[in-house]
Amino acid sequence: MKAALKIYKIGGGIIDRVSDLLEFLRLFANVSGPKILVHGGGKGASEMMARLGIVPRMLHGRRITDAVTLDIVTMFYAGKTNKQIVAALQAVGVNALGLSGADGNVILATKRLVREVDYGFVGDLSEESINADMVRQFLEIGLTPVFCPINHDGQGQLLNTNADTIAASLAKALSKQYSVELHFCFEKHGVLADIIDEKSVIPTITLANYAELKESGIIADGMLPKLENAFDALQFGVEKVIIEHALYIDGALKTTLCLN
Ligand SMILES: Nc1ncnc2c1ncn2[C@@H]1O[C@H](COP(=O)(O)OP(=O)(O)O)[C@@H](O)[C@H]1O
Ligand SMILES: CC(=O)N[C@@H](CCC(=O)OP(=O)(O)O)C(=O)O
Repeated sequence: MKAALKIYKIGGGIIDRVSDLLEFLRLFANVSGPKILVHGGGKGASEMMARLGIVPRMLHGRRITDAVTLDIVTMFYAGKTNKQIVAALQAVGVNALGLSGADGNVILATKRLVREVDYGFVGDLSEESINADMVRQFLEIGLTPVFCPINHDGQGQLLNTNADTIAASLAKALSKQYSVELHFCFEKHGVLADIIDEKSVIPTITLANYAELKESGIIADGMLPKLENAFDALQFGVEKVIIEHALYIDGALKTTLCLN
């Protein structure tokens, strides 16, 4: 039987508010067994860019990352955010190890190349991108890896990658060795049937429901790539995918995804 592994992803809406972030990290510290944290921080990165007089540009849920933007997001994600999270986890007894994909060559990305747009320094991940053995070794010596959304291409170039994609790719790669639960945690209680009604959480979404929800416009913006990544993970062997509020990870309100 495979050992259990829990992977949690937190987004910019939670990271942005220090009290919320610390509360989530306290809950995460209480999660038993081997675990991994993946963080984004898109909201704070956009705010920092605006303070520096640079207009953030997003397309289909991804940031168009020119050279200046790459400098800013590297400082913000791999520097400030990752190190603050690691230090806060150490303070609550979790021996966290902060990682970008370049550290230990743990995630190797390839520059996103699509015909219609130049995304700049954005990295895509494939099945071969994750060094699952390296991650397993960290887990086996009792470390809790904390991934930021900065990877590398193996030629010295850093690349910015959507954090939901990193979480799903890690979950898929590690599901060969572990029974993986993947938790997408954000500032709502799950996928909502009505975006202005916080209580309208859809308890279960199947692949067929997902197509209908997309068609009807009930899910939009960042929720589209999140669900795409979530179903991709399920199709490639991840046991369970849950979308939930970062401050109520033990609560009853949540969305569980299933293939059928
Ligand atoms: N039906 C829906 N239910 C919940 N959130 C939705 C829905 N449709 C769109 N969204 C939007 O998706 C966002 C979450 O995606 P994203 O911003 O990428 O999250 P994260 O904070 O995890 O990076 C929510 O803040 C919300 O504005
Ligand atoms: C290429 C790309 O879009 N990278 C993301 C990485 C951060 C992220 O995914 O943050 P959230 O999880 O908070 O949205 C970005 O720069 O916004």
